[in-house]
Amino acid sequence: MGIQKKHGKGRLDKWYKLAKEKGYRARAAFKLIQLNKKYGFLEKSKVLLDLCAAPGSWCQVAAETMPEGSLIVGVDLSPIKAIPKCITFQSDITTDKCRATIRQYLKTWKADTVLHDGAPNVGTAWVQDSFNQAELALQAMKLATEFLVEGGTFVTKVFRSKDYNSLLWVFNQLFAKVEATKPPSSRNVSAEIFVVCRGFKAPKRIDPKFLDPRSVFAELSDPTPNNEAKVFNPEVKKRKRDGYEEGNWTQHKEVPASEFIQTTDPIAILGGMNRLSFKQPPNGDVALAALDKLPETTQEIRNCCADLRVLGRKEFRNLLRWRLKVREKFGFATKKGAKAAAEEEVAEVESMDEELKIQEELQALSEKESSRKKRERRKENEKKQKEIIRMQLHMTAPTEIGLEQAGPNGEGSMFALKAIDKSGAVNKIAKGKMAILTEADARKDQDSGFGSGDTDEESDNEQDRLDRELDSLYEQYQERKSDADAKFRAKKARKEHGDGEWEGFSAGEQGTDDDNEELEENSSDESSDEEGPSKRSLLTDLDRKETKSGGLSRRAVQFFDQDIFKDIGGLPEEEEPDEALEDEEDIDADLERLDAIIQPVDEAEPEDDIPELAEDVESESDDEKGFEIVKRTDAEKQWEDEAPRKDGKLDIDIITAEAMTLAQQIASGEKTTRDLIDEGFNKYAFKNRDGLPEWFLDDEKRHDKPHRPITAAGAAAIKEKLRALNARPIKKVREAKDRKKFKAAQRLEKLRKKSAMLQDEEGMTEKEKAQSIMKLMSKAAKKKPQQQVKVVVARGGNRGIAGRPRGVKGKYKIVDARLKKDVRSLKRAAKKRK
Ligand SMILES: C[S@@+](CC[C@H](N)C(=O)[O-])C[C@H]1O[C@@H](n2cnc3c(N)ncnc32)[C@H](O)[C@@H]1O
Repeated sequence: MGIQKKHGKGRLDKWYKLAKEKGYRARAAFKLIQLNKKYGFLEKSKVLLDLCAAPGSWCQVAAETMPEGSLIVGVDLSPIKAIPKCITFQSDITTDKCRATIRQYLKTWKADTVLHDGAPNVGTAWVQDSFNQAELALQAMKLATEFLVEGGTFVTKVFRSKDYNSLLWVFNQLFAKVEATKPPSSRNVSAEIFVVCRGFKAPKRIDPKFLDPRSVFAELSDPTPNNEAKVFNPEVKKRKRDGYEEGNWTQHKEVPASEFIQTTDPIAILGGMNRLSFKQPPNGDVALAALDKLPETTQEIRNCCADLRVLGRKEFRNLLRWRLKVREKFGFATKKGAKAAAEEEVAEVESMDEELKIQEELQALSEKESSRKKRERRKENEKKQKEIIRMQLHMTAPTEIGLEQAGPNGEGSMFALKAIDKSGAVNKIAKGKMAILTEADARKDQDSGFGSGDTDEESDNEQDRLDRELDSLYEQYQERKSDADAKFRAKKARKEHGDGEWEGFSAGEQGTDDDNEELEENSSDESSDEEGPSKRSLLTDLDRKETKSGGLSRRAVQFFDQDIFKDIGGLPEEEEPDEALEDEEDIDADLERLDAIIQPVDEAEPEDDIPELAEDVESESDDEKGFEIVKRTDAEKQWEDEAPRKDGKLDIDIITAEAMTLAQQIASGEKTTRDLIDEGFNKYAFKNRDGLPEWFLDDEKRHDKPHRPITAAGAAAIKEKLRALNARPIKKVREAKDRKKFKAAQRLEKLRKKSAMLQDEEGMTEKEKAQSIMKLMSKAAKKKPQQQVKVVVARGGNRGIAGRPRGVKGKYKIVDARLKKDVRSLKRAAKKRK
């Protein structure tokens, strides 16, 4: 019963909604659409009669399907609101008046199709209902025989009942082809069935008994009825239309259950009786006794037999199944007995088929719906991923990047928790399950639709998926042994600068005022190969206060101070300054500065005003190359230990990406330096390793990693961006090259003009002309001697004053004493080595 209700409701919802959507007046429209799809009678019809047409959905379907200019006449007991292209009127189809009105509308025409969807008022008992409906169908057929054209189609609704076979028999007499079907839109719980009668035979004379309900629906006392006899045998007992049966004043009828098994018309018994009895008659019934003892005769079956008037669909089917099983056991024919029985079985099978079809359809619908949902989720995930990449590329709001990732131990940032919470996974975290989304995982999510599990099964899948994700992420994290803790570095920066300001390459504005120190700051790179990046940054800080130079801005120096430039030995071949910029002094100057940046230094001065660092740093001059060796602080060692690595080397890309993300977070105002400092105070910041066993430290190193402020997707995006940036020459080099080309073109043009003039010269021989042109060309090809650039040491009065230093002519470059010394010593060293 519950299943029926569910299906009924589901179907109501679907077809009802669809009808509303399509503008049909009733869901019944789909029954006609589906019938017509199967038999295609509407397209072939020019005149149609719709009996019992209110509210008019069949007329609507007919009007939109039949050829243009067709005549459609609809009639019903209830008024029908006007329908375009249709004539409708109110009348009882069983009356002569109705027939006359139809005649009036059809004039001399005949109908190609007569439809009948009539249902008498409900409310009475099911058996009574079905009888009235069968009667109505017969009345409709009577009208059809009068108005149908030869070969025409009659479609009628009937209820499966004991009268069903009788009706079918009559239809078969009048039509060439009769088929009963149940369209998918017809509710499963409904006993209605549609009979499509095609090829009206249009006999000259029809026996009135065919159309007389009293003859057609004669009640049988014989348990094995012969329907044919019903119509033609006047002896057959007729259903008493009025009054009680003679002798049966209680109207309670019962037969032994064994009779129900033996009969070939079980529907007649179920429809006509009140009860199937298991009570032994006085002279005994062996079959009944055997039936009573059968295991198939369950209590449920007995309950059904006790009151046939209240059978639901399920009980009805159960009884029929029980009957078939018992018949099989008793050795009765279960198939194709009498004609009526055969038809009954067919009808039953058909109904099962229909049911299966409907269930399949429902299944398909729900699958469609779930795949639609999946698609939507996938799209959303894809959109989200794109958004992340876009944000990374444009550096608009990196906070969102963090949304996707929680820390490896679940102690991720608020953002990560928010993301998890959005997906409803906080509970899972509480249970030790953690949802972490990365780019790859998000793709994996796409199918399962993260966080939207509707059913238990879905949530189980979700759980599994999360477990899998966790595993794979765990592996990923294991692989990335040396992931950096950006927070730690932020803290380190704070410690180094002592002013509480974190300085990234994009936050150079916050540095001190001295712009002239950078050349020396950055000259420790060679040794940094051995000592790691920490040393470089340490020297930067120390020297920043001391050295002075013109040239690159502090911001530029900080930029070049990044690890990413560590391995750069110079510009690529085609960008070789000597070649490309030989006569471009400004570029030369820049390149010199660049060279200077990557030169090692031979001296370093301790910084007094950074006591913290001064304590940590010990300058040593015992290196054979004369490079300064600076001892690393514990914090630096720790940073290095935890810094992301690839093939044993620091993973510059990741470090840069992280730095960019942090810098952008500050630049966009999303975070303040104070936030970064605060975040720096975490369990990773102060790791006291003293006294801890080596194995423990190793284990911690592998498993206890800080989470980075950037996702793999974000890092990849930045990496890609950097790669693209690095691949192209710097702006100044490009400009210089263009200038060079431009000047070469100018010279060529000049040369061309001069040669043209020489050609036109009248007083010269051809040979002279050729010689002059050759001269011009070789002159043009000659290199200009490089102009000497005077190096002026910025000192005293010169220092900080804009404009040309006193007493200096021609090209000049201001350097500081330090740089001059450094460059000289380097040259000396290089000479010695040679
Ligand atoms: C299920 S509705 C028909 C729906 C219709 N096919 C449609 O698509 O809108 C059944 C109709 O049969 C009509 N009906 C029942 N007995 C009738 C009769 N004797 N004469 C005319 N109409 C009758 C009812 O008034 C009811 O409107």
